[in-house]
Amino acid sequence: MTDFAQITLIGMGLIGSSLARAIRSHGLKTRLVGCDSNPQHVAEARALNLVDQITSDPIDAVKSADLVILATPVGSYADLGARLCPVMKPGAILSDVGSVKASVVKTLQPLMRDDCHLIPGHPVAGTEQSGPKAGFSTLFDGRWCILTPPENTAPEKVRALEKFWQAIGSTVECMTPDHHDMVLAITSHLPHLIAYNIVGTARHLEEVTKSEVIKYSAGGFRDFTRIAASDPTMWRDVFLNNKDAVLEMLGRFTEDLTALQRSIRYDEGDKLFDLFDRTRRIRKQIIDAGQDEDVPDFGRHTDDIPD
Ligand SMILES: NC(=O)c1ccc[n+]([C@@H]2O[C@H](COP(=O)([O-])OP(=O)(O)OC[C@H]3O[C@@H](n4cnc5c(N)ncnc54)[C@H](O)[C@@H]3O)[C@@H](O)[C@H]2O)c1
Ligand SMILES: O=C(O)C(=O)C[C@]1(C(=O)O)C=C[C@@H](O)C=C1
Repeated sequence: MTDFAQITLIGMGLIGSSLARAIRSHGLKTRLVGCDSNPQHVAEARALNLVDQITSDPIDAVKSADLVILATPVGSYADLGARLCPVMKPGAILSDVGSVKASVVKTLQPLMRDDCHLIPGHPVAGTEQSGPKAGFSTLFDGRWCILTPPENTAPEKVRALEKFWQAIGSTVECMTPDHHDMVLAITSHLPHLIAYNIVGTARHLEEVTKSEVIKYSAGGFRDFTRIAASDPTMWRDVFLNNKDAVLEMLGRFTEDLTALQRSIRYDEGDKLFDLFDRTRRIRKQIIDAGQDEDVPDFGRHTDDIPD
């Protein structure tokens, strides 16, 4: 069930194409329009038959839409907002899936017309892959979708968007954009920064020592290389649009890392053991709570996840 007669997805990459697949696979009755600025992605979305109409013209794509979802890198929002807001249908909702939220409100709110509704969103689900072929229909199953409606947003519009995300398998939570950005800075943005950094450091070591380093990597480092393979444009935009929270978390992280460095230097084995024991228990709690795809009975289907 959905309240939206037409949904338009701007950006048919990993998240946009997964949304299209999820809308179809959950049987939502809506006209689905897709838009992408990359002609190859338009061709792929058409070949995959992901939407009822695919176009490279965002104005044509949104003018009849009841719900517009931006699924492009957040650095593109200022330009898209300036072009789309004037032509949106009265009463329509403008939402998004961007990984940061305060800067999205700051960028889009001033462009909104009084008769349309801005309700930013963020599905906390993804992979390191990009493009229309990378999407899959079960991406949002059992995952959080965080909505950050500005104060005074019409409650029935928030409820309609909540129902949409629930209909494609997500659990919805509302919070302020600042709270979202602080939480995601430590749980998502910093892990990506660390992964980009450690893989870069290993590659540099290989160059300066003129020896093989990465060739001999096993599980731990390889897990970092998966994260460090994530889309460069998307992640550049995330870091530039969540500066304060990321720098705050990086400061805390650096302090804790320095404490660990000290424990190693002064043979403080008990301190090292206590931390590692605590973090092992955190991992167990996450798995027990069913928040991880390693859990077999969590209900996530992996059969349509591409290789
Ligand atoms: N990748 C993840 O794990 C993940 C998870 C949750 C949220 N997000 C957010 O979702 C958004 C999209 O990420 P993705 O992983 O789907 O990226 P992606 O690179 O797979 O897809 C982005 C698509 O947008 C298109 N595009 C770029 N600029 C455009 C423009 N101005 N007009 C029309 N199309 C344009 C690109 O051609 C591409 O097809 C980002 O804002 C990101 O922060 C990503
Ligand atoms: O699983 C991954 O590969 C992801 O990076 C997904 C992930 C995350 O950090 O958890 C990445 C960015 C998002 O905004 C949401 C989800």
